[in-house]
Amino acid sequence: MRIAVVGAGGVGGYFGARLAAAGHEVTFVARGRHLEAVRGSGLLVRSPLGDVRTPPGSVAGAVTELDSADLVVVAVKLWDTEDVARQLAASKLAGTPVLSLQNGVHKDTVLGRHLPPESLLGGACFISAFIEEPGVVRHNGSLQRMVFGARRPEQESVARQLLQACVDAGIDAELSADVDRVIWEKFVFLVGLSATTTAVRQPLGVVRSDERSRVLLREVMEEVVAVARASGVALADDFAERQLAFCDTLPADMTSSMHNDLEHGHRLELPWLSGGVAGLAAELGVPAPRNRTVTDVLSPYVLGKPSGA
Ligand SMILES: NC(=O)C1=CN([C@@H]2O[C@H](COP(=O)(O)OP(=O)(O)OC[C@H]3O[C@@H](n4cnc5c(N)ncnc54)[C@H](OP(=O)(O)O)[C@@H]3O)[C@@H](O)[C@H]2O)C=CC1
Ligand SMILES: CC(C)(CO)C(=O)C(=O)O
Repeated sequence: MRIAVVGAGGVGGYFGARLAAAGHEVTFVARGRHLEAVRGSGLLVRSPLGDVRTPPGSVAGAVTELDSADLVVVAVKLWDTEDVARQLAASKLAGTPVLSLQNGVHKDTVLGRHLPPESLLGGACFISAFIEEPGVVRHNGSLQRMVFGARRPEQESVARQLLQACVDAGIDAELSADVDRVIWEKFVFLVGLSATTTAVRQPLGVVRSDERSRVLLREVMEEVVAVARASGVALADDFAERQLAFCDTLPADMTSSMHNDLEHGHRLELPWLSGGVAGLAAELGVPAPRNRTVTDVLSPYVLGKPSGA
């Protein structure tokens, strides 16, 4: 399969490198020092499941340098989505099926402002990975899962091809017939995990074992469930409670990519996580005071470490 991966970071770099190692024709689109490093020596993924290095040169500096692909995977941070969508729309890849592995429920709406809706498959991924240094992605733990699916019958063939490619690559992957529900289900957990670990500045083990921060985790997730239901996604009444029970089964040192970003002084995806929940809640007339407060408390960090801090 010929796959263009836009954004060769934690997510795109990890899954792209695994697919390349299985013999698929993966071209990364990267930028800056990471682009130069991957161009010179390939992309190295360091993982407890085995390291892998892609061949040097399998990288472009812009989407417009690519001629064709069977699938485009979008894996940039959410603030870069609109730019990538515009670049894709102006490139020879316009009309190619697109799968965004980004977090949250806003990504496909943003992509759909510039790309044909019939090109947008749906999906979510579950992994902890980040760029350790230019040219190197570090995978933490053993979780490396993708769930994706067609939103229209004409997307089914490329979704099945990707599933086979993932099987070849040893990626834990699943096709879903209701991918928008999968995206919302992940969103409930992700917003709970990212809001609490980032606000408390501690991994899940600390958050879930303190009485007050555990309540915060549950109530943040309950608000996301209420927003999902008001948006027409029928999550069960006890969905947040079950996610809390799921949180109790996870490793104590698990944290969110947003907490990781805060610790490294990076920009945060907050406007599309708790901030996105607060925004949707306001539009839908649903109360979301917990997500609003988390958004306000973390606001000074949204663009990275505050100057003077
Ligand atoms: N990391 C994780 O563990 C997980 C992340 N996610 C989600 O996946 C998405 C991607 O996150 P993550 O992999 O962490 O992001 P990273 O920051 O690790 O990687 C994104 C890469 O894309 C580059 N980039 C951005 N715009 C362009 C462009 N126009 N052309 C070429 N390269 C570009 C960035 O460059 P630069 O650094 O210069 O901006 C960066 O190298 C996010 O929505 C995140 O929430 C989901 C599950 C887990
Ligand atoms: C919840 C998790 C760790 C799962 O992949 C994630 O998506 C993130 O923190 O961005």
